[in-house]
Amino acid sequence: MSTEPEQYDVVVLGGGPTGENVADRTRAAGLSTAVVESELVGGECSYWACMPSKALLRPAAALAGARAVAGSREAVRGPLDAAAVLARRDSFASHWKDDGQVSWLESIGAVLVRGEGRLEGPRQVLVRTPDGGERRLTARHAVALCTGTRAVLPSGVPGLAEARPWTSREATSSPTVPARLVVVGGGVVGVEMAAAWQALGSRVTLLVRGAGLLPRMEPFAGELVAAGLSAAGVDVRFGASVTGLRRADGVVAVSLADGGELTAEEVLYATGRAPRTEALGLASVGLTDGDWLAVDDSCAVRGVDGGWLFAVGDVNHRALLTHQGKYQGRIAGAAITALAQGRPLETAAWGPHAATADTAGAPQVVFTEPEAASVGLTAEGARRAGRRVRVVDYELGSIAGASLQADDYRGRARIVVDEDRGHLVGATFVGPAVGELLHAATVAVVGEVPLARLWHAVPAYPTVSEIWLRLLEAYRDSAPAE
Ligand SMILES: Cc1cc2nc3c(=O)[nH]c(=O)nc-3n(C[C@H](O)[C@H](O)[C@H](O)COP(=O)(O)OP(=O)(O)OC[C@H]3O[C@@H](n4cnc5c(N)ncnc54)[C@H](O)[C@@H]3O)c2cc1C
Ligand SMILES: NC(=O)c1ccc[n+]([C@@H]2O[C@H](COP(=O)([O-])OP(=O)(O)OC[C@H]3O[C@@H](n4cnc5c(N)ncnc54)[C@H](O)[C@@H]3O)[C@@H](O)[C@H]2O)c1
Repeated sequence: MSTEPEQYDVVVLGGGPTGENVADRTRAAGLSTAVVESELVGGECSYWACMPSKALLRPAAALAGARAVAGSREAVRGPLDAAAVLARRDSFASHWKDDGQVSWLESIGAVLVRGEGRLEGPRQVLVRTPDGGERRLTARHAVALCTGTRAVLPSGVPGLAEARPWTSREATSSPTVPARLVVVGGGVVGVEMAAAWQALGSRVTLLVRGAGLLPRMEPFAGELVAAGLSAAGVDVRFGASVTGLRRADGVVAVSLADGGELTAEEVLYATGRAPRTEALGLASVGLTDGDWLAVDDSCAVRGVDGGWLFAVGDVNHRALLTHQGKYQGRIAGAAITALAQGRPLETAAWGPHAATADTAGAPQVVFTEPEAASVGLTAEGARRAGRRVRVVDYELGSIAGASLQADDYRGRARIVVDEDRGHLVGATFVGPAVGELLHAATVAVVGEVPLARLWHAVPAYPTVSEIWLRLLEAYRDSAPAE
């Protein structure tokens, strides 16, 4: 329980996927690095987000895949074995123990400091340890804030706190299947968790205040995912707002603005995220406690002099995705290393110290049935950014590989082509198992591969990837953008 400052080259606050990647890069460059973690090394993603949620969803996709093909359909004898799915989920969440990730941190030579860290002025970090003690850490070169986000509950909804709603944490870790589940919010967490729990046997109602799902994707993605959820038995309601909740006798009564009422064993609020910055000591370095941390492309925090403070991953609000946080971690780690070695940063677009892909080519897969996968800009986003684009759509079910994959394959693909630059700036695929199609599109967008060259990237027959050929043909035969 020492209060003597410990000196490190780099101090990382938050040992989620982002913080781990910063530490990996700074350790690889020989910089001494401490990682401060208040809960579990591995962060939200490993225990209450990506891994457990995908472990809940994968069996439903496997079952749907078997049911979609004559021959294997007849071999399906019943519903999912929920107990087996939950046990497999527990194993993917490492039973909420972080020994494996702690061993990895040790293997790269980083020092793990358990406790809650906060800034106490430039380069100074105070850690409150679980035993009630304090440790003071000083960073010679950089502090990286990688503290992620937490779920947000709306304010002013009567009875919400007393109803003890699920957030993403309970939705990904529940040991039992509620008989009925109301899900509030039509973003990614809402649709994925509605799909998972319906497949596990809950009767799910999804309440969406707007007119569509997945508002950050092309509109057809939300439409096809809504159709898939409805076909699976989810009661999807648009324009639906909750006016109050009441929990009694193990059941929550949910009152709706249209005068209706729903009852369910659990209610999940999937209504967005807030940064974990309210107790980070931001005011001690001239920033505002509780804010998202605005950064430049190398993830250096704006408004802080001296190039010592970085904010990486969800907490900077650039792209709330594990793979983008890890990418930023690699880039910020390289930037911290360059500065520590007295080298200038190379921050031009697509340079080694610029997280350009966050805005130009971040991929995302929504693991519902059908899946929705997108990269880069939507058609509307590209037009809003002032680009002259041509948009080409194609029905995935018309591809030979897709009809082999499922007897009644339904899905759609879209590419958004920048007419002045002659390459893709966005692509979206919706359909069963399209997530694995996405990386080709990411390479095309990030590599700015000219369409003329894409004609030479021949998709193997009969794979679903033949969609690429059909999209190119449809582009060739369509009218140029105005
Ligand atoms: C239900 C759900 C499913 C998701 N599924 C996917 C998916 O399939 N694919 C995908 O790419 N993304 C997914 N995401 C998003 C993904 O979880 C995040 O983008 C990712 O976890 C961000 O990583 P991070 O390291 O920035 O933050 P986090 O993972 O949140 O890690 C931050 C860490 O910092 C620690 N911490 C916080 N404050 C302090 C402090 N003061 N001192 C010390 N430690 C502190 C926390 O304990 C935590 O361990 C999902 C999110 C949710 C909610
Ligand atoms: N497969 C994946 O990649 C994956 C899975 C889950 C989460 N994530 C990431 O995690 C982040 C958080 O996801 P999320 O779904 O929690 O947030 P989100 O911001 O994507 O969606 C929240 C939704 O809730 C709605 N909402 C907000 N307040 C509301 C209210 N009071 N009543 C009703 N609806 C309300 C919003 O309109 C929005 O549609 C996302 O940015 C996403 O990228 C990714």
